Amino acid sequence: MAKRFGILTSGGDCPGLNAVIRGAVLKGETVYGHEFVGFKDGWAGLVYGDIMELNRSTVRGLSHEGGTILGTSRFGPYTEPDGGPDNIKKVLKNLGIDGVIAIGGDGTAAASKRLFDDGINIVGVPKTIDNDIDATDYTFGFNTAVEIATEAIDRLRTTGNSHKRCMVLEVMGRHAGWIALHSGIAGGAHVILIPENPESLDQICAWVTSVKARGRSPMVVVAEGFKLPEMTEAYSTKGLDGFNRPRLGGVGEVLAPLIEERTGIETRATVLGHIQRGGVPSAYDRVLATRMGMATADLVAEKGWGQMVALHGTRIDRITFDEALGELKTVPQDQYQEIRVIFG
Ligand SMILES: Nc1ncnc2c1ncn2[C@@H]1O[C@H](COP(=O)(O)OP(=O)(O)OP(=O)(O)O)[C@@H](O)[C@H]1O
Ligand SMILES: O=P(O)(O)OC[C@H]1O[C@](O)(CO)[C@@H](O)[C@@H]1O
Ligand SMILES: [Mg+2]
Repeated sequence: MAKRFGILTSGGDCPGLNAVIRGAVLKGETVYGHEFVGFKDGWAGLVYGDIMELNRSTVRGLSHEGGTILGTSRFGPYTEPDGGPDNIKKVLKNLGIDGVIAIGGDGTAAASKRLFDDGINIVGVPKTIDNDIDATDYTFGFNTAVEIATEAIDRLRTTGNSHKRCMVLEVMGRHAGWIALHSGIAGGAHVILIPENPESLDQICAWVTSVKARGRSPMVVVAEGFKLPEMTEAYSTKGLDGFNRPRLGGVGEVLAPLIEERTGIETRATVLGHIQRGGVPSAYDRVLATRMGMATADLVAEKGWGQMVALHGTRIDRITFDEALGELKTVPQDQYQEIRVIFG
């Protein structure tokens, strides 16, 4: 009987998830004669056995589609009622599924590792627009998010210039400022503020004022996780997420009136939010995601349980869940200082 594998997407969605699903299914079917199903809505589909068939025809044309056809959630495989390895093993047995492919971020990898340690055949694919998983050089979704944020900077710049205003763009990035750093450099921002490096309001206003003094309209890019030195936590007013972590967002709207009050320069804030996660993946992300999906078909064929695929240089390698769960990949100080010298 053909081997059968189940794919799920968990955590925040990200452009490229569908391309991974397509890559895994096409290679698994074509090269190994494997069958695939999708678990719907993250770990929930696995816990409740809620599946959809995945085959050559259901994944047709998927590589350019944003989001995930499987749905995603922050449902926990352990914390929710009915969860846990014993129940999941029964579900897999009843559905005739030989192994699970979990596509997700660090939280999904942590949950996958626990399930693997509890005897479940599972492999992982790293994803996040934040690009903060250390064990892989890049995660798909990041490049698309940077393209979208860069376009937003380009657009804010023309309206900012026309009104001679200071424009503040807030991008995502909970613990890591990669999206802010890359889009800020690409868009020629005058100030880039990231979670890894607090900057005082005095310093921010000094940069903004010097830009204005030479007749330009200041462009500030700030990551949602940025903190002024006096802030103990990242700005959050939207309650907790499904895993009890504060939902971030809004620090740009806090900064804009402070900058305006301090400098006298009219200032507007834009929070880019989930626009960064929606829509079609860039060509780079489609290629990376497709390659990772295909490499995952090899991984399950070889019973590489407890491992994930990862990009190292141009190669798709394999790493263990433990390696994937090391330190978060934050922006190193030298990379930030490299660009900081030209702020203002
Ligand atoms: N240590 C853990 N043990 C068990 N379950 C976990 C663990 N960490 C996370 N999970 C579960 O996995 C889900 C997905 O993780 P999380 O919400 O952190 O997203 P992610 O996979 O890190 O993706 P992203 O951060 O990019 O949105 C969580 O909502 C939670 O239910
Ligand atoms: O979709 P949600 O639950 O609002 O999550 C937002 C978070 O997810 C991410 O987009 C990816 O981890 C973060 O940048 C952001 O803080
Ligand atoms: Mg995460």
